[in-house]
Amino acid sequence: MVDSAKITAAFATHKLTKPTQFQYGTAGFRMDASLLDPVLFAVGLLAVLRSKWHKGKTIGVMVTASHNPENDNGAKAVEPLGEMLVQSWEAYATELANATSSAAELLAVVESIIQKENIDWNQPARIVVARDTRPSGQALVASLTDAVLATGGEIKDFGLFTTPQLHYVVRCINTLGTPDSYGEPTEEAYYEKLATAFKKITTGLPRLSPILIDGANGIGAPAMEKLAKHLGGALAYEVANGDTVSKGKLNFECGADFVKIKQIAPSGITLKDGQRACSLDGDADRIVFYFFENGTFRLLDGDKIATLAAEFIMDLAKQANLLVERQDGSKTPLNIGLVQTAYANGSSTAYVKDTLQVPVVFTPTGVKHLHHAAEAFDVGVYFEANGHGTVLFSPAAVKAFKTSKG
Ligand SMILES: CC(=O)N[C@H]1[C@@H](OP(=O)(O)O)O[C@H](CO)[C@@H](O)[C@@H]1O
Repeated sequence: MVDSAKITAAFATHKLTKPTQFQYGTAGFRMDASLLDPVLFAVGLLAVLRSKWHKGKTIGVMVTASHNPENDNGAKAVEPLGEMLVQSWEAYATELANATSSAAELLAVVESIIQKENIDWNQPARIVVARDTRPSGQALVASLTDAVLATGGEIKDFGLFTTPQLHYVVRCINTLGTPDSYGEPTEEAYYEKLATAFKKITTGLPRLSPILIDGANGIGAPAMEKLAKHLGGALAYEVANGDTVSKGKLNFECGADFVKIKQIAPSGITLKDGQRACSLDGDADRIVFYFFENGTFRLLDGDKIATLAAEFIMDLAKQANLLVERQDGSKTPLNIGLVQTAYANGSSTAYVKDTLQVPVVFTPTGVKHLHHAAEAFDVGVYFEANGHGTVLFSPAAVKAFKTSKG
């Protein structure tokens, strides 16, 4: 049974004081940080309910407002395998946040979700949380923690993390000790996994001149310095805009969004012709590359990155002549697909479709939409033009890579 008295007591210091309408959107809740204390309490309850729904699997919460100004903050919930919260639960998040003017109202929403989703409250609830470098982050994590502890749930705070790191540890925790184990759920193991893969794919290739990395004065800058220790010199780089302490600097005239929108180099970076640079955003889940060519600014945005990734994988797959085992036991060639949004540059789409002969699928904006569509392929490359994206490999494709010779 829900311990209403305990939740009511914990909620007393987090009640909504200024009437506000909240909405869990594409990237979770996001707004001026001063309004978010009750919302984070609501997110704590949401995460507890979701974890119990998953029979005690660990749910992640990332406290960040990404590329937004420093005064904003936000929260997004992460499913057990590291995906975004399922869409059907976004409405519950909105409902809970909008019920924070009284404990009675909030508890009524909790009860209604328990009923609708047939949740067994006796299941354990396990939550992990992390935040970017915003000054408001710690207090918001405290609000979330109060909610989780009031329900008797467990919470582990990973402190300062990039968004990809939070997704990584959630997946690791939930797959630990299973055949799908993704790795150790620690920050060090994350760097080691990335560094090992990087060293493997760059072995034997010529060393390039240092790349300048614009850390957007956010968490990406210290994370890069930590990753470098594991890379052991495999990447020559220099971090710019790595000031996570001075007030007002986060994402200010720097970062991936600034560079993409303004089509100029960020402040804090002076580039010689031909020198390579890239920009992250406040939670380091976007990247865009750029350089000057005879004085002209050239941007390699998500569309270009996706094209290069699709071409690279297509080449390897052709050389290896890979066959993937299907559910009926038959074996057919690896199918690669690209997922884009309507903001994609049309010539990148045409090149991938016509020249690379890779099918292209379109979805609405938002990582969750692209991610979902990419899962339909053996190898699904997805990128938004603004620099969010990755490459997904299906279990059958991974099996084919592991078992083919050469
Ligand atoms: C995780 C997520 O879905 N992020 C969204 C969100 O980006 P952020 O970098 O998280 O602010 O807003 C973008 C613009 O609408 C959209 O392109 C993107 O997909």
